[in-house]
Amino acid sequence: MPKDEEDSATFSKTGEILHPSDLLSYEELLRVVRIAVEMGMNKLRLTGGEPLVRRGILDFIHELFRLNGLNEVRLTTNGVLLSDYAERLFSEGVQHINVSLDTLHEKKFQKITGRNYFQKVWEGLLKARDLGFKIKINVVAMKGINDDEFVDFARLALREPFQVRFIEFMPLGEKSSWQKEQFIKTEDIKKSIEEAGDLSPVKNSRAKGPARVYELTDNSGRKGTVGFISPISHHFCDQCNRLRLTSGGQLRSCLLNDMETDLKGLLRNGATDEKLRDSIRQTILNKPKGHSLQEDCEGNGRPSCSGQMSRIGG
Ligand SMILES: Nc1nc2c(ncn2[C@@H]2O[C@H](COP(=O)(O)OP(=O)(O)OP(=O)(O)O)[C@@H](O)[C@H]2O)c(=O)[nH]1
Ligand SMILES: C[S@@+](CC[C@H](N)C(=O)[O-])C[C@H]1O[C@@H](n2cnc3c(N)ncnc32)[C@H](O)[C@@H]1O
Ligand code: SF4
Repeated sequence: MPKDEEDSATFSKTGEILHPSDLLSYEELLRVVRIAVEMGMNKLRLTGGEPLVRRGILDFIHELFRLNGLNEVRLTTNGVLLSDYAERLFSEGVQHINVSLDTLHEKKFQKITGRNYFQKVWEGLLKARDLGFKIKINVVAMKGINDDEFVDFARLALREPFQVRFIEFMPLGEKSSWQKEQFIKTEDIKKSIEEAGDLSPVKNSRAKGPARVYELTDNSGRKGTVGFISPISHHFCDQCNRLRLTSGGQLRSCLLNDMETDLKGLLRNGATDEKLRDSIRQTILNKPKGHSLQEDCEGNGRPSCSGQMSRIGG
């Protein structure tokens, strides 16, 4: 993602950089996760900002896996530190990794992210592949930026055991670089990758996450899988069961709705487990039915939610 949307996670709701003492400690995070697991949550994703830059992340993951009932800890990363962390992540029990990669060109990577780390990300992907991780590559589709690479990304899914997912670019956050002209809907992305092979839908893929997954087969019979995440053209809010906790301790029931519950305040004011449980339950009950992104995009293109992706985690 452009640099302004994918950086350190330590922002407040109003965009100020948070002081380290304003971040939830690992102890506080573990307490919230333990309570959520007791309430029935069984899968957790670490995202950010960049989860691998936080000191002590591996020990934290180790502790997460000790929680009874938490079956899976997954990770979404920019991949820059993946080659350094992959072995330990795998041995701790992480099996699924999503790597954000919007281009396969080194120079364009630098232009988009502001950093010259393409080779490092690639090295991390190969290392993770060799270790046996299940890897998904998140490609945010942006007209004029990476639409010329959709076929190459689809071919990557044929060549490597990576599920490549094309994500519709969402207008999120007041500082977002999103422009209406850059938006491409899933149908158009699908059409443009037909050149790489035939697509056939994988049954019930939406039951496992937001992506509609397809098997891609090229004319020599090679197969791979690609996914499409279409929050704008085919939103999936009716099946959404996610909660998001920011590093500053705010619990959000919806990626695209600015309503938040201040768990940090509760944690630091002596709240009991019961009180925290009630707040989590209430946040879930307040979950909105949907979002207005399509209207926003068809209208003036202004985001309806001011939250930054880098703070909420995608
Ligand atoms: N609007 C919206 N977009 C989402 C939602 N979940 C995921 N996305 C988009 O899809 C991207 C990929 O999501 P990830 O969290 O990496 O992975 P995932 O596919 O949701 O998770 P798994 O199925 O567990 O691998 C996010 O960065 C968002 O852009 C959601 O609930 N609402
Ligand atoms: C915000 S990043 C944070 C995690 C980590 N630093 C990384 O780069 O993967 C998480 C995901 O959000 C997605 N994302 C970011 N901005 C987006 C946008 N405007 N629309 C759709 N997806 C977006 C990216 O694909 C990325 O996989
Ligand atoms: S309810 Fe919110 S978080 Fe869930 S799918 Fe809809 S927009 Fe995404």
